Amino acid sequence: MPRSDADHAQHNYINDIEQVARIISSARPPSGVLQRILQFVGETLGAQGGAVVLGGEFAARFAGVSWGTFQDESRQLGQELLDGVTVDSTPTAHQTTLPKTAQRPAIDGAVLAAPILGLQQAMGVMVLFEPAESAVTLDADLTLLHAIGLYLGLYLQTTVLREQVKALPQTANGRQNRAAIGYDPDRMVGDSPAMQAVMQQLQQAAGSRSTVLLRGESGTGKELGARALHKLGDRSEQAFVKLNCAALPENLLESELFGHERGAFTGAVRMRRGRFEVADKGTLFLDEIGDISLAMQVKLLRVLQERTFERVGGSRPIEVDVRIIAATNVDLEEAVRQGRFREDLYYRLHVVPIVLPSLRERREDIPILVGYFLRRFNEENGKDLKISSAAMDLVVSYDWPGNVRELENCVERMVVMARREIIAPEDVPLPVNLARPYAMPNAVPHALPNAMSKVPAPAPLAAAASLPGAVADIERQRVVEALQRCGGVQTRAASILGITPRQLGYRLKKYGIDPKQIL
Ligand SMILES: Nc1ncnc2c1ncn2[C@@H]1O[C@H](COP(=O)(O)OP(=O)(O)OP(=O)(O)O)[C@@H](O)[C@H]1O
Repeated sequence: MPRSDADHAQHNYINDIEQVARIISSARPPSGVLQRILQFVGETLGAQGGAVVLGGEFAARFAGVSWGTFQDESRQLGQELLDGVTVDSTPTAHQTTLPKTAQRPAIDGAVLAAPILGLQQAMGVMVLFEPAESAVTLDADLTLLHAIGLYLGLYLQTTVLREQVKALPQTANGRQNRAAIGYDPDRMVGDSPAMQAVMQQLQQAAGSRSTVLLRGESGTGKELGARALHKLGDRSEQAFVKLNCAALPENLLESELFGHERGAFTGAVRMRRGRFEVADKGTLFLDEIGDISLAMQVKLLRVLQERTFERVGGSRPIEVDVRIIAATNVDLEEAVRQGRFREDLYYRLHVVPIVLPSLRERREDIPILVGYFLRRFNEENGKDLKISSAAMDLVVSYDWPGNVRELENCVERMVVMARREIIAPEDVPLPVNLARPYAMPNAVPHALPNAMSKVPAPAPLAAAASLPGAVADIERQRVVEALQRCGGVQTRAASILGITPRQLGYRLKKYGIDPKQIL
């Protein structure tokens, strides 16, 4: 809403500061705090778009946020201003014209920008865009932005410190080096509402003895969730025993689970306890439970119902007190329908189901995960690499079919292979198959051939087998796709790609792409 002079005169800036302080102390995850503050300040000052854009290590730890009708444009403006932000920066206001796009005419307005400053370092920038009819900028507005930029800086810095302090008690377990950098192999990282909900469910379920079924795609953190359940519960001092049910043929699986008596089969030269016995009083984690045979399902069902079993080749019933956690990425309901999975076992396991979301469903967690893995692999490799915001945008925009495991591997490769201090988009080793023409999940293959035929064809895969070749193919494909999505409008395409129009122009030249032909 445009603000009148009277609005300005009556504006109570102290109330604004109080409101921002309240949002900060609301214990939301950082992305929620940034989003609420941005929206609050934007609405208070009559802006119609805004963004918080972070740089350097803070971009790796916290996702930037944007708000309002002109959020893409604000993010873009923030990206452009980011490089110029230093510890000495003060808030600024300047006029600008947003170039015409396919959806709207060119728009004049004011850009208000405040640095986000921490102790001795510039962390990012908060940008607001006010279209001309509402743009009345007063010194007091800039003072307010200044105060909020400082507040945000302190808030982000304390959040980082708090995370590091949280990791410190781990030193007692002999993980000094890893704890010092906030790395703990059992730590679940994620600020998104979806992950927060999962963590809350894990916390609740940890207190009971009920069987938990962890579901989710491969690499989403099911095993990590199982370990968290064990650690948070009252069995944490007892054994956590894991068995991957898909890794063994049926007869071996049976003796692994239940153990065997001496002479039970050829080669059974001595008695061996199974995982159920080893896990007595503790937790047994049965991974890939959806892949066991029907015969094994019957045996497992019996032990889940009666809590007793016999070793293979034995007849004495053995009683155990084991908490079962199972995990699968199989669609168990479909398997039950098709008769591949017993319904009674399904209900036995499905007491407390917890679904781990895919990384695609919680992209806001990607920057914090990247930051977390970057610190870990930096430490392990004796490096101090940082990731540029353009590289981070590329990582965030990828679909991660292998979820967190794939992301973890990608960051490790990035650190090991890095040739410079700051990781640039071309240093991000996204999988070669992404470079395959038309293979992108969001691409619209049927709409493509005409447009694609007018631009040079991507290099054949064989030529792209080298890392730089593969990255170039991905980059080219992404540029073409972004242009197609916004009818060839370069500023919009640049915004989708998270780069400046100048950077886009450079890439168009590099790959010989003519945006006019991509309509
Ligand atoms: N939220 C998270 N925070 C930090 N690391 C994570 C997170 N989720 C997964 N990881 C890491 O990703 C890797 C894969 O996780 P995990 O093995 O728990 O996945 P999974 O769902 O059990 O995979 P699969 O179904 O293939 O067995 C591990 O190295 C794990 O530490």
